[in-house]
Amino acid sequence: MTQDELKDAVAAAAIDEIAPFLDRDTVLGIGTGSTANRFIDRLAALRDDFQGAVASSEASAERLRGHGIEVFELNSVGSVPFYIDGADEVNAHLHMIKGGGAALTREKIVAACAEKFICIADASKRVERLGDFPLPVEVIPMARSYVARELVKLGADPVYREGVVTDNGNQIIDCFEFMIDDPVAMEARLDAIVGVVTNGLFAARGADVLLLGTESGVERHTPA
Ligand SMILES: O=C(CO)[C@H](O)[C@H](O)COP(=O)(O)O
Repeated sequence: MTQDELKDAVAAAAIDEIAPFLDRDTVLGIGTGSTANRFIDRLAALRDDFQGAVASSEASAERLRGHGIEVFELNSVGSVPFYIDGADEVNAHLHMIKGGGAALTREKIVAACAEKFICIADASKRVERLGDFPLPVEVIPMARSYVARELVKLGADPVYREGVVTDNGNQIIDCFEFMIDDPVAMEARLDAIVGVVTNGLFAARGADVLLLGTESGVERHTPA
């Protein structure tokens, strides 16, 4: 199977996972990226079965609206039963690296509000140790050089993602050569650097369910 077919398979599995729980009051949290896009496209068929969605990016909001799905401001929503999103890497504890699409801050906010985080990913995203994928860090623009120097002190090789401005008007630094032994501790440590808005480690609040697309079918995992 191709990677796109695996992404399609996990998008379909996520629909099966949430469909029994939808009602006219349900507002879903929706992530960003190519896997999340496949989920959005499948969600269109269920649009009359739930109220709408909160999106983690302008791109996802536009795609949802394109399918006739109402998009709500997070501040106007009481509860978010499910957040469905992809990942760049995920380990056995369902800690993740996210932010390859630069949407990490809004993704982390919507995930924090959700009762259940369902991660949808093809098998290439499953790793033993996080860090082969360069860890994204969203920074306030004037703090970029300072934050980069602090990241070097932590052992990373920080590279400015040129030309990328996040939906929040900030910039992204990607941390190369930065293998992570303790994702929960490192997430907190990076957040403590002045000028960091968010880092792409989703460990303190990891996923609750991983739907992993493999050659032999979609596997359903919970945190080890
Ligand atoms: O965190 C993300 C965007 O900020 C995405 O979930 C992550 O980059 C995975 O993307 P894809 O589904 O395209 O592989």
